[in-house]
Amino acid sequence: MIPKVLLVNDDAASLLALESLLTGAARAQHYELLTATSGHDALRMVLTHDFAVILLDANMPGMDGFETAEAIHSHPRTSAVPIIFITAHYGDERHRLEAYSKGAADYLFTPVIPQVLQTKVAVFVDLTRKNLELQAKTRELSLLNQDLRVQRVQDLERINRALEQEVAERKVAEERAQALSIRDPLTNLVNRRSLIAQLEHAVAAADRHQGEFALLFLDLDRFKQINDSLGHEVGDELLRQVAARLLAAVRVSDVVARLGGDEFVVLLEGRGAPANAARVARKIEQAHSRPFDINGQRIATSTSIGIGLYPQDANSAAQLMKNADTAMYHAKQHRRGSIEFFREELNTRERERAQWVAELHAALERKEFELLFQPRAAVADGAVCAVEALLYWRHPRHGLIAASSFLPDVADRLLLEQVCEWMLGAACSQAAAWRAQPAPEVVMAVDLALLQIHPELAARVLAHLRTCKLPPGWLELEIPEHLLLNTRDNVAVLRQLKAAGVRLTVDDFGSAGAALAMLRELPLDAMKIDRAFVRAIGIDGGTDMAAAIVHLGRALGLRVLAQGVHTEEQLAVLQSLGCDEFQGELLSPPLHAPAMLALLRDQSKNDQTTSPNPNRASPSTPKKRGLSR
Ligand SMILES: Nc1nc2c(ncn2[C@@H]2O[C@H](COP(=O)(O)OP(=O)(O)OP(=O)(O)O)[C@@H](O)[C@H]2O)c(=O)[nH]1
Repeated sequence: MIPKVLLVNDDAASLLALESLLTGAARAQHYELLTATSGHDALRMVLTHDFAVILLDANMPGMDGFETAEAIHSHPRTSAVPIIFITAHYGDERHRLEAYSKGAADYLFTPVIPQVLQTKVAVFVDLTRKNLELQAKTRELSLLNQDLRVQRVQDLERINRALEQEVAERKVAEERAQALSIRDPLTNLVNRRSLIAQLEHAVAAADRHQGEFALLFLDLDRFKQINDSLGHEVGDELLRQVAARLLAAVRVSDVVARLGGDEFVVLLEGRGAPANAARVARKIEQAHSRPFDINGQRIATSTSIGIGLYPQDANSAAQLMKNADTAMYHAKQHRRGSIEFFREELNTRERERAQWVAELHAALERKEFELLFQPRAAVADGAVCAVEALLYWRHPRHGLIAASSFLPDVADRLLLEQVCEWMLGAACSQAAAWRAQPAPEVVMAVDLALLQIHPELAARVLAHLRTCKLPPGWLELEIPEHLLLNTRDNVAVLRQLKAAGVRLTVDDFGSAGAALAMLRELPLDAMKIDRAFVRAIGIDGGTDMAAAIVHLGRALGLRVLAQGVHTEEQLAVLQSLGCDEFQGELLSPPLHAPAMLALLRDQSKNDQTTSPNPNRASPSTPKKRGLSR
């Protein structure tokens, strides 16, 4: 903006003279020169222009210079405009004082000295220019400031939004982490970590108030089989339904947790918790007695339960968990689906078991296992027709131990499989060795009690037969009835074995309550009556039971075998019932291989001496019994 200077004079000649004095300077110093010919004219102009200085004639008609100056300075917009009075009244001090009192910046007398006039005007023009520059800079600065403020506000808002989002996300993450840290995602039950915290709290509370509480340790039975045969998703759904039944069986205040896999824990606090424990355990047992319905499939399972009490059974949360787990383990060993309270004696058994397992591993390496053989003979003529291979361990300190004394306690499946593999291989190679000798050929029976029936079983058995060059028809596998209960996947394995010519016998028949329809479906050759029924012959309806089982076997089209035959009376009854073969102390105890071979040869000789009459001696013929080792 160009600074402006106003010349006010009513006398046209004076106005022109002054104007001409300043025109050159105005051009040189870049300011605009405007003129007014009266006070009123001047007042109008100050309202529409900003002047760097006003040169005001003091002596004008109408409104003189002083009145004009007063009016200009009375308006807020122009109150600070510098005014230089120009007058002809030289030396009139009164005028000069009045002029200053009306706000004059200076006072000049006519005739004015051009340089003085130009210099004074130049000072005010310069001042105004500087002011204008300053104002422009101030405006610029304030705009800049405003921009900065806007920018800052926008930045702050953006940062704020980002922060708010982060806080919200963190909150969600924290809530999730919190939920995950205390809940099992599959069942939504309390998880192991949270259970341990609650358990420690329960211990502290019991210690403080001389209170007590109970912990139930649960493990589903044969859950792996359900997973393996029906799939992991069915297994997952079963775990969810088990969780729901557990919650329904306890009070809201009780804690139900899933430790992982198929293990659950129930924590019962409050008065009478120990007494409640057995009641709740039975309730849980009952809750599991109804089959589960998963996608229309009915699945039956049971749970083994161990109970630990605080402070009776332990002095810390960790010890209580361990002891309840030990009790559960023993419940499972005793009978799946049963309940066991912890006793200190169980820990002793646990230590012994761990010791056995360690020693068994070493026994495999040191080749301390042996097979003994127990003959099985036809009930009709006492002729040995099969030999059952029985596993023994020649223990460095305890001597010869039967498998039934050390294997049922072993939970290590891999170890069991290794032992059973050894047994199958040894039995097949012994059978092949006897076939190469001049001795009557007998079937080799191997008890599968310790093996799970798994998809590779057929391939493994057939591989052993091939290695030993033993025809499959000379091998008989005895499969305990309880292993046949879940045969969904196993039927194919059994059919493979049967198709290859291996004989299959259901062992311990009558001990596990297998459904008859299922037995009919399976490719079985024979049924071996559980020794408990043989033992009961002649006692309180025992003979009728044995008769029913023999008839059942017949009805199913199976050969019927009896084991554990100790007396002539038992054998006579079995013969009268039409049982096919028998085994037991009455015939012979288990023998080492050479003694067994001798027995077979002995029988062969007897057969030849009685030849050509093919009829064998009657089972009651004493010479067929009690063959020496
Ligand atoms: N479906 C499912 N299975 C699981 C899960 N976690 C672990 N398992 C399986 O649960 C099974 C646990 O089996 P175990 O308790 O060892 O064996 P079991 O068949 O129940 O045998 P017993 O306890 O001796 O009667 C294993 O096969 C695991 O793979 C899970 O979240 N979902």
